[in-house]
Amino acid sequence: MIDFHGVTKRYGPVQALDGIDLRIEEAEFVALLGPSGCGKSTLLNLLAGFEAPSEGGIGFAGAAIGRPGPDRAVVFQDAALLPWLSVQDNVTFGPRMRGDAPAGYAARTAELLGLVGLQGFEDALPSQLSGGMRQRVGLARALVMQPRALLMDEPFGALDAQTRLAMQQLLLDVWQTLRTTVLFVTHDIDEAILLADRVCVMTARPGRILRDIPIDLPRPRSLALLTQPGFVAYKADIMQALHPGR
Ligand SMILES: Nc1ncnc2c1ncn2[C@@H]1O[C@H](COP(=O)(O)OP(=O)(O)OP(=O)(O)O)[C@@H](O)[C@H]1O
Repeated sequence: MIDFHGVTKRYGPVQALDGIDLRIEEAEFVALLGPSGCGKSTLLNLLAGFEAPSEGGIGFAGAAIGRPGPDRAVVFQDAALLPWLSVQDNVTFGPRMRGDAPAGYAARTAELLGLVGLQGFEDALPSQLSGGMRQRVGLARALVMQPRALLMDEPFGALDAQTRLAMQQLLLDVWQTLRTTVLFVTHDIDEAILLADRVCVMTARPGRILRDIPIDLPRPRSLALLTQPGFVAYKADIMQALHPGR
């Protein structure tokens, strides 16, 4: 589904990525973990089509990545909702701009708003919502486009610890239902292990894939996993990879 081959990215003298080879299968959930500035967002932005690699290429569903497209929806740390539009209108903004007939997205919108726990908040404005609720609108807005892949760049990074846990559980539940292919950027080890089928650990800049670790923990998953021995063993392994000798 996703195929990075020999991808290098330079910004002038700054080399962000170095020789990235990464394949992601359809319906796989892959977390990208690494130190600040190692090129995680750059890698995601290349897949989104916001930028082009300096060397190498990226395949998506059998074709080379060109410009951004609705097949790859992006969720950022800031939900960036349109403040004058209701929850419902924010979520349906994409289909409406594309010229879809309401009959084509009405049922899907209602289902997604239910899935992210926003039933009853359809008419609320973003200013009336908590940070977690705004991110849930952002998630529904991305999913309503029925993307083939969901690209998430530290989507819960600005939330308080309790809300973050609640959002992780919500994403686990949503993913269990929809099984969309996900590339999830984070620097939170727990979050990566809890959510992903594979955790790709990157080196410091220029970013390379240091380890590609399959997370063989059963699904459906819940926050209870965070304290289980199997989970803690993965955490120890990843901490060692990120901070050798410490
Ligand atoms: N548009 C740009 N122009 C110049 N340099 C850039 C640009 N985008 C990223 N960089 C540089 O490339 C490197 C990788 O940045 P990137 O944001 O991808 O890292 P990251 O791993 O996502 O970091 P963080 O975890 O702090 O968000 C950094 O040194 C950054 O300063």
